[in-house]
Amino acid sequence: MKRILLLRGAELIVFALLATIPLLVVNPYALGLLTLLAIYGILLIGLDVTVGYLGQVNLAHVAFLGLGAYTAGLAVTKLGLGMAPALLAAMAVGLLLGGLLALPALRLEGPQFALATLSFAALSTTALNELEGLTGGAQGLSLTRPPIFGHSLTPPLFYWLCMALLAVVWMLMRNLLASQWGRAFEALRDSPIATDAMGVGTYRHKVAAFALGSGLGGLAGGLYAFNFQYLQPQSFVYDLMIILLLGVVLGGRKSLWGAFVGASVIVLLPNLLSNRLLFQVFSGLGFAMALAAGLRGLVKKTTRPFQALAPVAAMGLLVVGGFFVENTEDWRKAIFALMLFSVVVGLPEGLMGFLAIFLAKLFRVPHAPLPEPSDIEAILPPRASDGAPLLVLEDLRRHFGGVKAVDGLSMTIKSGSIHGLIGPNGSGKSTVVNVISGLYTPTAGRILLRGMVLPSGSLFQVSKSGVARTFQNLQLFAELTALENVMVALRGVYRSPLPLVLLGLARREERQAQADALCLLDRVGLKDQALTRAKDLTYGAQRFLEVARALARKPDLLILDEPAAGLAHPDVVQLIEIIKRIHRRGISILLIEHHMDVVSELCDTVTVLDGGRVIAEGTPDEVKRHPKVVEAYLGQPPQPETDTDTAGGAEPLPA
Ligand SMILES: Nc1ncnc2c1ncn2[C@@H]1O[C@H](COP(=O)(O)OP(=O)(O)OP(=O)(O)O)[C@@H](O)[C@H]1O
Repeated sequence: MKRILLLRGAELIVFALLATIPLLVVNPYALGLLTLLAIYGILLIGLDVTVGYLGQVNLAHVAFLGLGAYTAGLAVTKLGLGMAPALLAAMAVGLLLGGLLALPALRLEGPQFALATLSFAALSTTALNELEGLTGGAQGLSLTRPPIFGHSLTPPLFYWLCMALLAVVWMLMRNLLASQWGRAFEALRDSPIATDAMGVGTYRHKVAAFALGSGLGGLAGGLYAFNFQYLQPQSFVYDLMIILLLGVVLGGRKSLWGAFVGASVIVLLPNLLSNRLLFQVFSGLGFAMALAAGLRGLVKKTTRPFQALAPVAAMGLLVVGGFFVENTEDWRKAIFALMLFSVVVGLPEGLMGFLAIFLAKLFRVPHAPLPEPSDIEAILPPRASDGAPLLVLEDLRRHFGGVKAVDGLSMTIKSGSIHGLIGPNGSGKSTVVNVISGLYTPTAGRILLRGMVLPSGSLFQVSKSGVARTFQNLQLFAELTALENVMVALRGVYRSPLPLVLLGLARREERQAQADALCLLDRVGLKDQALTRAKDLTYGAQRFLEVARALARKPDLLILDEPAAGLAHPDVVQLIEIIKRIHRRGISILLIEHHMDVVSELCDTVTVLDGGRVIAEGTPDEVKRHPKVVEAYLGQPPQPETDTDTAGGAEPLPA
């Protein structure tokens, strides 16, 4: 509570101070800078959605600023619209074009995505230049700020309008990003596969995030047009894009305050470059900061030498350059590049990320208290297990070119059972799991869940049908806390429509989600680490967290893909206890496992695969003695005197 009050208090004070500025400051230049701060604030909050939350290098944002600016400009000059509809049109164009660009572009990853957005930015500048009849091309487009309710907007009034819009965007985005939407954006940055497997539509959320960010870019563009009242296509090119990226990264990603700080830096940059003394002071300060942070990191052994020294070298270059370069403005691109490099390497959390940690320590700000965990009876009411067929695989095949990873597999998992799936390395177990869970499309065959054909080739659809899974190679949402990892996957809790979420009226269901997630964390022994980021948990705890997250889907069938892989003995013992607990709730489990002691202790039935086919099925004791199983594991037919423990085969059949 204290933390929230502090944050809300800080926001209130800053916006109240900003609102009083026109009453105190009469200098039009300073007011102009502050107006730009509000506009860039909105712009960077939008950019942060894709760069910070989605983790994508988005180079198209500058284009949305330009398109929004021209939309508003043309709406006023050609259509005679007022300011409010012109701003709405600018935002709508950003939303629409952002959504359209996202549809193909977000199927791409990493550099391909960056190139797609770069192409879009180049295309829109060319279009603005070449559509001379409409935009005035390189000659530019002049406009006058239309009045609102008959009042012409003086600079202070326009400033207040921009600040008011920044405050509204701030509040709405704060609510949205703290909700399931924000968690979903972050989850799909860390693991798109797991996001889909947890029933959160990856594609839908990516498109929504991109459209939303672009819509804010469009709105900022509209304000930009009314601020400068003159537009030229060359204002919206790569130079500005680099500065915007610098603003987001320097301010701090995934932070509204970061966007605000970044916007302040962007606004001050021209002054910084045109005033040599200011530049020298600023680069000197940057150098001192980089040196102090680097030395501290090296002494405390929290940073690698390159991470500590590279920013010092880059900032040192800026300091030296400040003395020798004739005109710093001629060197602006190089200066931005050096600054961006220093921040990316030396201060990956940005100024606000760094400050937030520092302030939290200084003021000992406690985290908002968590609710009491929900009752497990309410989240996972015990289910009757009637032993009827739950999941049926019929002649399932999955071929990769000539490799028949799964080759005519038929098996039945009964409701309420723990069904083991074992086999030597490369026998097709993971492929079976990936086909059932929708990661792979089967080459042939059918999968039935409770008699209904299970959707194929879609992790998202399969998850919605009641099948949840963990991953052999962990797929956690590394940057999210343990609690948030489970909250992302929770089924049946988030019902509020988007407008309520934006207005902050969905807090009750957030608390409910926290309570439910805590209960599930408690089931796997992680309640006390609820607020630890997944990447900071021990390996064993990470494996248990994946189980809790899959449980949050409240599945009919839980697929555990080698959950004991890499675990120490005490963790294996704990894992067995966790699986038994889950089973007692009546949840059916498909367990893929190499540890035969785990399989023996837990499974009712075991299917053994080799070469993508079933070679044996029965109780753990039966399959262990089965000649074909012994042969598959040992690589030779069983000899009466042979000890089936470890002797030179493909893989031991563990005790
Ligand atoms: N994406 C893929 N492309 C090509 N071949 C694949 C692919 N995935 C699996 N295979 C091949 O299919 C066969 C079965 O692999 P799979 O990973 O399913 O076996 P596994 O029983 O899970 O093995 P392990 O116990 O080592 O995880 C192997 O020959 C493997 O090389």
